[in-house]
Amino acid sequence: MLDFPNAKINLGLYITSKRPDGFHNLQSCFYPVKWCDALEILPSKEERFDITGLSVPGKLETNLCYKAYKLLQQDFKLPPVHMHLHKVIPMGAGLGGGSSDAAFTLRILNKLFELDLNADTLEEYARKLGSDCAFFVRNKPVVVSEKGDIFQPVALDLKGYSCVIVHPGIHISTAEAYGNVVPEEPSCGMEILLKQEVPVWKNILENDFEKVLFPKYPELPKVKEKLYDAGAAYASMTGSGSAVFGLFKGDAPTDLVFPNHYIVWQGLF
Ligand SMILES: C[C@@](CO)(OP(=O)(O)O)[C@H](O)COP(=O)(O)OP(=O)(O)OC[C@H]1O[C@@H](n2ccc(N)nc2=O)[C@H](O)[C@@H]1O
Ligand SMILES: Nc1ncnc2c1ncn2[C@@H]1O[C@H](COP(=O)(O)OP(=O)(O)O)[C@@H](O)[C@H]1O
Repeated sequence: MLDFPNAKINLGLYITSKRPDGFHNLQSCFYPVKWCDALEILPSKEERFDITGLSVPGKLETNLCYKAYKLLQQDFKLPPVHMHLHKVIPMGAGLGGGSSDAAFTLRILNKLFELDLNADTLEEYARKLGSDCAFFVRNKPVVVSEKGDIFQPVALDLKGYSCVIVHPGIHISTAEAYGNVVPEEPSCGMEILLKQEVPVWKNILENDFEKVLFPKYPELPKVKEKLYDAGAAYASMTGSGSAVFGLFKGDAPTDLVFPNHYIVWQGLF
């Protein structure tokens, strides 16, 4: 069975407090984008795992697809599988690609082996694999809170906008990014901010990680500025970076030029 795990962007990201477990509470909106990996899982005589495309760091045992398979295997009698992941979404970019691969592995195994798990149960399994993973089970725009794993559906539709995502190839550790932010309660709830027209977001919707990462990596604010110069209605870093996205009304500009080593994706919502 073949499917296409997609990326997400964060529309606003507020780190509100530090939790007793060392993690942080946050508020953000996760919005799916159509930048995708490809993941095929087939029943097989023996376990086999192939990765093509971008090289994913770490041993097989650390790969989130493998971990998701092993997690379900604890509770269900799953036969060996042949997994083939074609990696396209840049890693350590704030795009949630690894989390999406994990959630799609659960979704595919559920269908392939007729496990009959509903979305709530799949989300429970996904939460065990990473804070972002559960989002990709339903894969619909949500306002997230707490550790980033409590979701409230949000009536937000970016149809008619296109998205340009620029990954400057800087790898930022999520733990390090969190470690440098001073948490603060935002003065306004996410739902109210998101109700405003997209061009208004420029003045009201922030990603707290920008405050600590932009001074350290000056290429990042330059990308954001370039997207605004090209006519973006809204631009921001996504998650803990380092990818930066711009939302454009209608088609994205065709004349955007970035250094050769940057990875650039664009598509409609
Ligand atoms: C920042 C966000 C926001 O969308 O996304 P990404 O930039 O990764 O896409 C997420 O909170 C990232 O979630 P995720 O990538 O799943 O992080 P995890 O693997 O669970 O945690 C990595 C490390 O980040 C820190 N961490 C993570 C989540 C959280 N709510 N508080 C934290 O302090 C912890 O130090 C943890 O050890
Ligand atoms: N299938 C996978 N795809 C991508 N990264 C994976 C995968 N499995 C494990 N990882 C690890 O997870 C890390 C974070 O990946 P990812 O979720 O794509 O980025 P981000 O947290 O920035 O959104 C990678 O650097 C990699 O070490």
